[in-house]
Amino acid sequence: MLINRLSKLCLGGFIARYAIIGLGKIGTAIAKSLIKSGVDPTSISGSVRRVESISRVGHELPGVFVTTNNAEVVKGADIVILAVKPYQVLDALMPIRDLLSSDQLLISVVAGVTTGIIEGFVLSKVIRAMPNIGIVIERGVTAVAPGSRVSEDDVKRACGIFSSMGRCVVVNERYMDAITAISGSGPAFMALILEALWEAGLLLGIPTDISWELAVGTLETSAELLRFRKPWEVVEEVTTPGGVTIRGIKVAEEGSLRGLIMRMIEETARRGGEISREIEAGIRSRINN
Ligand SMILES: NC(=O)C1=CN([C@@H]2O[C@H](COP(=O)(O)OP(=O)(O)OC[C@H]3O[C@@H](n4cnc5c(N)ncnc54)[C@H](O)[C@@H]3O)[C@@H](O)[C@H]2O)C=CC1
Ligand SMILES: O=C(O)[C@@H]1CCC=N1
Repeated sequence: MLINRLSKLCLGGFIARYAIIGLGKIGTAIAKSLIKSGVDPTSISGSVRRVESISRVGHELPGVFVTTNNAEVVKGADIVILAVKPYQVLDALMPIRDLLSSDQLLISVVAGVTTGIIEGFVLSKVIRAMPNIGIVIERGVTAVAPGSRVSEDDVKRACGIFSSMGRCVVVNERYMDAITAISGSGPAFMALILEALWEAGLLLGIPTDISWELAVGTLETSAELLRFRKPWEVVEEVTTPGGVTIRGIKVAEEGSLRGLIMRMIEETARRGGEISREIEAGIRSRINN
């Protein structure tokens, strides 16, 4: 098992060196997952924006080289993972654009930033990935979309990395904003729904911890069941004619619950498109100045 995992994370027989630009929430989660999957921490370097963050992040990732110097981080790396906020991409990449070579595979997990934007100012091969925070428990769901310079092997390599943290699917980049909304942002939406379920228990007088246990347990049960059954089959199995569940379903339909969820996803995805346009405008104004 361990050998299997290690081989997934090796590049053609040699151990890959990883650079993570932006050891924030998702960058740190990726570093931790790589280490859990068998990557030697000393083959990972990562950066943070502020000097004050180095010791905190270094403490969380023993053995990983942490710095604020992106040039040092990417030097000698086979795989560079870009994990800064969208509006930080230009500041992070511009100063090191000449250091990123065509041999390096740059995997960006940045929402809304296209491979085309990144390819526009670095020579590296670029893959856009959208993991979710589930990677911290090796149950992440990640979609990867190849840029124009990558080979099939590069895509396999990227998916191999994220498969060691959960599941990975390869997609066309045109779906990435929608995927970001569904699986990237999804854990936050599910958390909101779960919180509401728990609070409904409180409203009806169920003790706090019992309400929480039942709500979380129900989310887990439903997710497991829905892996093998269609949603309408589960609805039918649970809903007794003239019983209690149908009363709740009526309220959900009256409040357009499904329409609301679709609008949530649509709006979230639309923001991805806005971010692409904002970043492109930022690049144009930098080039013009
Ligand atoms: N948090 C999540 O669940 C997910 C986030 N993402 C994407 O990952 C990216 C990062 O998100 P978070 O980790 O949530 O944000 P975060 O704010 O926790 O992390 C960003 C990190 O980048 C560092 N940073 C900023 N500018 C830098 C620079 N010039 N050089 C080096 N480091 C720099 C900051 O110090 C910080 O540690 C975003 O683009 C987001 O769209 C993607 C999937 C899921
Ligand atoms: O909210 C965001 O922009 C990022 C992308 C997916 C999850 N968090």
